[in-house]
Amino acid sequence: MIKVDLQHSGLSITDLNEAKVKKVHEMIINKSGKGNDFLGWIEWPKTFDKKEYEKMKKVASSLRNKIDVLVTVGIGGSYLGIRAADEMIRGINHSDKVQVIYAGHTMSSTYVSQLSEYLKGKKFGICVISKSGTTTEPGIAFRALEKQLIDQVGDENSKELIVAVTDSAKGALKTLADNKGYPTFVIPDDIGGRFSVLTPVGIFPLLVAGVNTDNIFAGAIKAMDELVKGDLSNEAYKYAAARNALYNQGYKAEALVAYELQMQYTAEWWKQLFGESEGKDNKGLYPTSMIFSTDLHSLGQWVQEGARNVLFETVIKVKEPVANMLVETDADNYDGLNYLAGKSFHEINSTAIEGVIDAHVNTGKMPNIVLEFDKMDDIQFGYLVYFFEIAVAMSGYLLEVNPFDQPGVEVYKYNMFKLLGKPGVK
Ligand SMILES: O=P(O)(O)OC[C@H]1O[C@](O)(CO)[C@@H](O)[C@@H]1O
Repeated sequence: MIKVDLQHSGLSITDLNEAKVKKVHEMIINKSGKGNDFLGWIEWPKTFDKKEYEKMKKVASSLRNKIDVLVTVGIGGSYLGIRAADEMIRGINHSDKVQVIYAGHTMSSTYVSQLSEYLKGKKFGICVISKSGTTTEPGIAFRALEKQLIDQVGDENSKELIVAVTDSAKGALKTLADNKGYPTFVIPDDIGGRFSVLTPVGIFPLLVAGVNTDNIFAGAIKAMDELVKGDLSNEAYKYAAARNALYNQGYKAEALVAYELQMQYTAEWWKQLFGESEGKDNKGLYPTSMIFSTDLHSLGQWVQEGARNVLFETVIKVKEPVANMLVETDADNYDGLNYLAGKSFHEINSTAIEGVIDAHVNTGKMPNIVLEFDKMDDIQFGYLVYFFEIAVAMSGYLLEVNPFDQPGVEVYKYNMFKLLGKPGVK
């Protein structure tokens, strides 16, 4: 479901440190490396609590019947994976009954008040997600939206329209939900935020959206079964080792490039996964992303002719479209495009990939790793989540950092609490 092609990367398999890959693999499976208390995601697709899953399905289906809009409130790992899955699987301009929209990822008063205006008179529900329960952004957004919902439907009805996903026992959100009688689902202790999309964090909202989450798990299980080998025949490790080799050659940044607009948030999710996992101890590739063709007409100039030996691209090539469309013949042909008549948009997009790789690699001297995906569906989504999670574990350990913490994020939080006068913070 994901094949790694290194022919445009300037690397050969002998440039990859297979001996170290083998050692790190042992560390991952024996859970003996740094941050090993956050490796719960490794077996999760097979071991998650099936009873809780059935309960989630029931609560989600009842909520789905009552609402037209689901607002998920969360940030980082409690936000990006949901949006990545929803946009990749259902598309952006879908006409499904339930629309998913997002809050808690911004403190812009303009955004929050415009969202609140939009929700006036709408049948909406809220899924509030926070592992810690103390993150300010989702906290203040939830406070505003919860009050709006209660004002719109009344105290009793609101209890059927609000669900919390949080820690099993501790934290402000757990206490709040229990006291107010909102159903709660659990984010396991041993799975960090950015690895949590296959837990209730992602699965509950996606069930409300009507996504086939059984298929997401099937995709993740397929990845688990295929990506177990402790050498470079493991495609996820091949990708990790290749990006590590380019980092060791002096490259500073990796751009994940997709030619599918619906994958914009897959790239955003990937940025958090790699950025928080590797950017520490003054090390790590800077993860960025581009969506082509959009960015071919903005950043494309820089990629072709800007500073060299800084950035490399990792290009996602989707083999099969979920839906296809043909360019039709036009009798007048004023636009001169009849030479494309009969070709599909996908064929033209795929030809662009070949042309762009040639331009960037051969003329622009920009290394490209190519990841071949089958298609943008639920199974592929589950597969890609597991693929990148196991890849970042390998990649982080190859870099000799702890891939499972994010101490740097706390610095801004502390400063903000101090400036805002949070009790107990000096
Ligand atoms: O779910 P929480 O605890 O609100 O945290 C949200 C995000 O904040 C972080 O802790 C730091 O960005 C992430 O790891 C996490 O995804």
